[in-house]
Amino acid sequence: MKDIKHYINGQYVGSASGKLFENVNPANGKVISKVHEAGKEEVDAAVQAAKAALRGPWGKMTLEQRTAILHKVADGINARFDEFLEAECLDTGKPKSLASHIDIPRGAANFKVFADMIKNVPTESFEMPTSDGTGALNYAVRRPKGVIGVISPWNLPLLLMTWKVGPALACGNTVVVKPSEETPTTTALLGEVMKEAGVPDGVYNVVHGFGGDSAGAYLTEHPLVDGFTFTGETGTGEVIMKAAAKGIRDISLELGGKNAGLVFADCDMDKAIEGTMRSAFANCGQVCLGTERVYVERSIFDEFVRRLKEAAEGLKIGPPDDADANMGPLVSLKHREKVLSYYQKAVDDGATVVTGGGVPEMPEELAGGAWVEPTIWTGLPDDSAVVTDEIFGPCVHLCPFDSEEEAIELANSLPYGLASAIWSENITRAHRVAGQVEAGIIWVNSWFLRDLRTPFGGSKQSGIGREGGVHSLEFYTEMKNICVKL
Ligand SMILES: NC(=O)C1=CN([C@@H]2O[C@H](COP(=O)(O)OP(=O)(O)OC[C@H]3O[C@@H](n4cnc5c(N)ncnc54)[C@H](O)[C@@H]3O)[C@@H](O)[C@H]2O)C=CC1
Ligand SMILES: O=C(O)/C=C/C=C(\O)C(=O)O
Repeated sequence: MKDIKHYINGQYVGSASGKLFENVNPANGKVISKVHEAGKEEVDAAVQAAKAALRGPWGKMTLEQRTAILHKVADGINARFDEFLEAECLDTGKPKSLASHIDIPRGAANFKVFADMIKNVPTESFEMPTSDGTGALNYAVRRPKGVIGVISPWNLPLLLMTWKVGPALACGNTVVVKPSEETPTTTALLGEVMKEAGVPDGVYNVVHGFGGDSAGAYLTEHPLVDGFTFTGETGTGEVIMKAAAKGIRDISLELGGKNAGLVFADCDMDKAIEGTMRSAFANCGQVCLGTERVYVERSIFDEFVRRLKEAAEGLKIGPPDDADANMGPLVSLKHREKVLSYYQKAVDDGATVVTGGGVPEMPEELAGGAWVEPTIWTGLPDDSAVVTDEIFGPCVHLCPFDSEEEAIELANSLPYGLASAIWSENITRAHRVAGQVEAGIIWVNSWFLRDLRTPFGGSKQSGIGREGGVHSLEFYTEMKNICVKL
């Protein structure tokens, strides 16, 4: 069986402790590989390598040389597209039809987009008068922040890791990545692509392991890391923020959500159903931008419930290789326990289960997988944990509303503020509502339509900072103002 090693200073290395953990295929419960768990020693070696690489060839390259290499990284991912696809789908169980359209292409695009952006985004300059009349010129330059600790989740492993590593490297930083323990493979494989593309040793490092008392914590506690970027649960974000406070290190946090969909009676119903289907069930509901609570104007509520039920029941659950499947398993049996506990809680809290609510029957060879049914509820009180907590499963609660004001109030009623989807053909209303919903990302008549130049991140407890476009450059660089007396 394959073992997955750390990638430190351009070499694949095992753990000195010899500690390994199992990487399980969530579609059938079988062990795919054994993964080395990093101790403090490996994390320190990775951080030291990253620090040294800042002063090596990487730090001396011109912008043109560096960005040309990042284009080669993108080309390298595309050249090994099928290998990445296979690895991502084995780790996550997601349909190949999904990963081949989203995860892997975005993995490559994240390098190209930021390589091009860093070359094209200007910095500011100001001329100023001085008392002797000669004046002075201020101009700003960008410099890399240093060593960036990247802690990434399991739901879109390659996409979300490269969303951080792409801009970090484009800006001239070096990175130590700690991928989720659930999905280590594509992050490991990227080391080979980095090498082939000519990325100098020590620029891209990977350490595997868990969060607390393991590689994640060792990385955030390491004093030589200059900044952290993290996507995951709000509670974990708090822990990372505390660790980063020591030494005043910068953070970019993209955290949990409990995003609201708002469906107005003047929507295009076909589009609203199609979009809500995706926002509730895509990637088996494991997308932080997903809408687990959808408020529908009362006059169309019954029709919406009926049509969403029909659509959900038309989903084909199956393993990655099933070309007809549009829903895979959850990432693990442990995560399924969490999701099923909410399915039970919904019933306990008096929900009407419109569809789903359990575990589907699967063929014998898949019976050990983390399968769940896509689930729709109605009738829950606003304070049910099912309506207030991020479940991160293929489920949605539908609730009627009577006025625009009420819809906005419901959308804003939780401490999260990541994303929202508004469905209305009245574009004036859509603008008005979008302006008032407290979230970092609002879609009108769409969902997960991504332009990588736009600010991306959450408000309230859904995060700190924005990445995407120039905002990534802001986080991954230090701006330095140079004032020249003329
Ligand atoms: N994209 C998102 O917004 C994601 C949200 N989640 C939410 O989080 C819940 C729990 O899932 P987890 O995998 O446990 O999420 P998590 O937020 O704990 O894990 C994400 C990453 O953080 C690392 N990590 C955990 N504790 C850490 C620590 N103390 N120091 C440094 N790194 C640490 C993990 O090893 C993993 O790489 C899910 O049920 C879901 O609600 C999970 C994954 C992705
Ligand atoms: O498109 C992106 O950059 C990110 C999409 C999804 C997430 O951030 C997430 O599910 O965590």
